[in-house]
Amino acid sequence: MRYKIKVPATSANLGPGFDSIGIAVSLYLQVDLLEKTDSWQVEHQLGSKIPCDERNLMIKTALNLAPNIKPHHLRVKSDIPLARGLGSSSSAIIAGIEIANLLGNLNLTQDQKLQVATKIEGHPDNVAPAILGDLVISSFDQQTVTSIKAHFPELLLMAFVPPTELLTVASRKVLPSNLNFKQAVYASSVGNTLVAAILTNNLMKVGELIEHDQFHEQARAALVPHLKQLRELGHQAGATGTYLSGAGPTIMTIIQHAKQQNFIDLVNQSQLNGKLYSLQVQRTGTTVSKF
Ligand SMILES: Nc1ncnc2c1ncn2[C@@H]1O[C@H](COP(=O)(O)OP(=O)(O)O)[C@@H](O)[C@H]1O
Ligand SMILES: N[C@@H](CCOP(=O)(O)O)C(=O)O
Repeated sequence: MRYKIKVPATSANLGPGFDSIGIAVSLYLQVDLLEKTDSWQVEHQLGSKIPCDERNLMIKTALNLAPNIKPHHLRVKSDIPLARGLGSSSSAIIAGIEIANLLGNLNLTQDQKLQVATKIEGHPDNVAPAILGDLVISSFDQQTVTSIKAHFPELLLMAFVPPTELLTVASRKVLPSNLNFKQAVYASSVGNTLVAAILTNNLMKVGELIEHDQFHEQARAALVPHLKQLRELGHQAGATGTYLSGAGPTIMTIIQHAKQQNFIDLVNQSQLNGKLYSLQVQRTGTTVSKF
């Protein structure tokens, strides 16, 4: 039996929802689980840095969960840019969990997949929407994750992806180790109010609050100097709001369809070096099908 595993990319944080809020977006990792082989073979075009054998993150994850599964041939296609803040590592971890689930007959529930994926990734804001789809808000106490799926408004997502990688581990190293009580209360209140604005479709407030993160964007500013300029271009184009996608360097601008061309023109006229993707929210999460 052959299986196709399809996992969406994700954009985490949405400004103040650091390590908590994320959305699934319309780029995909697709893995075909093919015939049994003598050793693991991962056929991909993701570059020489991504292993083609059991050192691949997908296989490591699968073997960690189901050590006795037999090697197979995998064919991988992915349009998720690596190490750019669009959840490529989460997509690989989830594909690995699905491989273990299929070959090891684990019968994992969605919640079990979510718990395992969060522990491996370390935070739930990418893995939860990648598994469940759409907008997901989560909390994680380092033991158990609680996730709620909700509806993200019908907006376009313009992802500006710079040509250089920024590994999530490197981008987390610049974060402060402490936040004082007053700052923490304010920072979480911005995130809470953002969620209320999203759920009530109050786009004016969504835009204001998504740009008022107090947790991570300032600390990461030197790593992502293009954030400020893209935010200004977003304002000029009449976009809803702009935030640092995940740990960066991708910058996400959420925008109504009617204003999209204004934004594209402004970015094209700027000196910014990167590729602009026009994405949509992916309403369903990971799928596994036979073929
Ligand atoms: N399809 C894949 N197969 C194997 N490893 C992958 C895959 N996608 C991503 N990775 C691993 O995840 C790393 C990027 O993870 P990370 O720094 O968290 O960035 P991102 O924001 O893309 O998740 C890559 O350098 C690679 O090691
Ligand atoms: N909350 C995390 C999200 C990392 O997302 P990624 O797509 O960059 O892996 C963080 O901001 O570090």
